[in-house]
Amino acid sequence: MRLLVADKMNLSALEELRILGIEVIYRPELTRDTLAAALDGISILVVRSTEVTGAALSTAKHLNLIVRAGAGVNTIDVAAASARGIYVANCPGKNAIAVAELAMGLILALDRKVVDATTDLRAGRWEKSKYSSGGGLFGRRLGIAGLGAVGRELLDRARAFGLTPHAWSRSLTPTRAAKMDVGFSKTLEELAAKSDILSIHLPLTAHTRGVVSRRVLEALPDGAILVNTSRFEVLDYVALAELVPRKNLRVGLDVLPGEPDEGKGTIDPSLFEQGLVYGTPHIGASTEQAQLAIALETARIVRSFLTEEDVPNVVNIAAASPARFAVVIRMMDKVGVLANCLAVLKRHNINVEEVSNTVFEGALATCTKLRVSGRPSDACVKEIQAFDEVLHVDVIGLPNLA
Ligand SMILES: NC(=O)c1ccc[n+]([C@@H]2O[C@H](COP(=O)([O-])OP(=O)(O)OC[C@H]3O[C@@H](n4cnc5c(N)ncnc54)[C@H](O)[C@@H]3O)[C@@H](O)[C@H]2O)c1
Ligand SMILES: O=C(O)CC[C@@H](O)C(=O)O
Repeated sequence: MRLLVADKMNLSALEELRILGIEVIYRPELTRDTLAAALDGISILVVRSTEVTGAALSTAKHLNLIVRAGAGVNTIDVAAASARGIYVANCPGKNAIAVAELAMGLILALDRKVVDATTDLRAGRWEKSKYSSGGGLFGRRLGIAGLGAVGRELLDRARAFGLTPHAWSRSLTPTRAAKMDVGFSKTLEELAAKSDILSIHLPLTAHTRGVVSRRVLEALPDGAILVNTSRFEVLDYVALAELVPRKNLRVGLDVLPGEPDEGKGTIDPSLFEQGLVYGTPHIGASTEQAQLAIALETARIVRSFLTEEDVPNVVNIAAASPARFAVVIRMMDKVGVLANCLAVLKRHNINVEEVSNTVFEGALATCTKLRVSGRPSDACVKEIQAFDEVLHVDVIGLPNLA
């Protein structure tokens, strides 16, 4: 079985997969446009930022599993993968500390204008009075948009700096916020209005695209610090470019429109000329520690896929299958018995949605649970029961969880 790593990655943790008969192919130079041609004969694909399009997936006949060696899965056409029965898994939380550290670094750098001061020093200019006006962080209000893995790591670090945290997040309630000792905001606009510093940690989804809108940016106090280390698409960069000088915003960005698909390239620098705007080239996850944690998690996912029933961190399994009934069949552990039962269900036009099979000690008998779409008729059940090797058949109605 062949595993393709289509991004720069720490490979040490993947070495052990060779014991399981996996051939690891390392092609960090692959891009969105060259990936499709490289997928021939590949069963497992590991990517960081390389985009996986529906078009690439349509030619990937052997592909069973895509591992996003990171948090966000927005770079993968998950719907296209689901339509072809391909697992998509990610590594949630494994790079969260690294991103929170960068967010904190950008906040500190913006408050003290560290980048500008360094630029002056590099040019031999000593400008002590120019850089002696940092506001200080202690007691300032920090707004966290998206209180997931990164947001929570930032929260821990923010407390150490004496910041007062507030948050807005999908499943955050006033009770939960109170338990976490975090101020609660009902809307993102409300959070922005009470943020001396606003840090964005939302995933890119249909609901969050453009959510940090002009209105939200307008709601920020003048002179506020805004940090985005999540995805550029969640933030209105056009409005931001206008509002930075007007509201004296101080901005730290790790994610930008037009990020090159490869490790090296060019970008429109105009936003960085609007005022105090600092940036990094999407390196939030790029610490040695985080990349090792990501590689270990990737190896764990692949190992589970190969040797266990459940695959960890899969993001595209149906929350509830269309199954409405379970057919529980105890049978002898012999060749063809299950196939015979399935043939009967097929003849009665019953679609099998999920299957599990348990073998008992001694390997004489098994219990097979088939989750099916329609109720099998009495005639169908009788036919299954009639096989000599079938010990018992039950039909159970399932709760409608859809
Ligand atoms: N710069 C980088 O290198 C880097 C690294 C890791 C993650 N990221 C980005 O940061 C994002 C956040 O990472 P994470 O690990 O904290 O993810 P996460 O899934 O743990 O947290 C996301 C949080 O956002 C909340 N959320 C989701 N949809 C929402 C909505 N519609 N409205 C309000 N809240 C919503 C979730 O409830 C969750 O609390 C990732 O999805 C990824 O895009 C960037
Ligand atoms: O791997 C990277 O360089 C970026 C990963 C990051 O965007 C993520 O979503 O985890």
